[in-house]
Amino acid sequence: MGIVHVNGLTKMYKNHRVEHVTFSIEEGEIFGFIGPNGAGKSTTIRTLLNFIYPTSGSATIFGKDIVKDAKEIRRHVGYLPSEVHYYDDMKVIDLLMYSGAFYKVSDRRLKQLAERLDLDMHKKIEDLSFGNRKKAGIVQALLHEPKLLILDELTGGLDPLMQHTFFELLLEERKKGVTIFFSSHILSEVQKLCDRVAIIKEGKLIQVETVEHLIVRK
Ligand SMILES: Nc1ncnc2c1ncn2[C@@H]1O[C@H](COP(=O)(O)OP(=O)(O)OP(=O)(O)O)[C@@H](O)[C@H]1O
Repeated sequence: MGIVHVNGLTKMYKNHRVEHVTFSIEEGEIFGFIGPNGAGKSTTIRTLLNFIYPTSGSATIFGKDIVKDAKEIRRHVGYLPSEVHYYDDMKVIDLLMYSGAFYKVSDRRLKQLAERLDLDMHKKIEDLSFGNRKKAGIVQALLHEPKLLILDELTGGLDPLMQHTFFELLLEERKKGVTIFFSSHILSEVQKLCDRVAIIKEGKLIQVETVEHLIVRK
């Protein structure tokens, strides 16, 4: 069953555009979105999450309209932005408990994720490195056991060991039936994780392919 259906989605900026993007993601699939800097990956993701409005075209997530039903969709989506920004003087534990409270998340789930990612929850955000902030973002995205994970530049800032742990965590989530959509510019991480990949360049989708059949067009 299709979890995400994107149909001719277009977002116009003054000098740039993401044009007529069309693809579908099946339930339980790990779907990669790859392309160079400025290709339109974040724009597509942010449109799907209704942070910005599409200029034209449409999309559904869980069969619901991304604009009309955004609130309902968001309840079952975990989102990791490419860069996380939090209140600097907040402790990690307070931030995560605050986020978890919206979804009635158990303390156990929170602790398990933090331990797994080796995240010190007693530090203040301002004392965290870029990679450790990213880990807080990962915990936040996974906390409420979403049905769909949307991860923008999933490994940016993580050391190789932590990348490995994160991939393991994602594969475990997939085993539970979670669908994963992530963007990257690193072909090897896409090949390691994905079932299928969409390639975007200059705002246009140029290929949607299984990893085995992936041919990177220049
Ligand atoms: N708010 C905005 N106003 C005008 N142009 C924008 C805006 N946001 C993004 N753009 C432009 O749209 C294009 C696509 O940007 P986007 O952030 O989606 O790319 P990306 O594929 O995620 O890139 P990266 O890998 O560098 O994160 C870029 O040329 C960018 O400059």
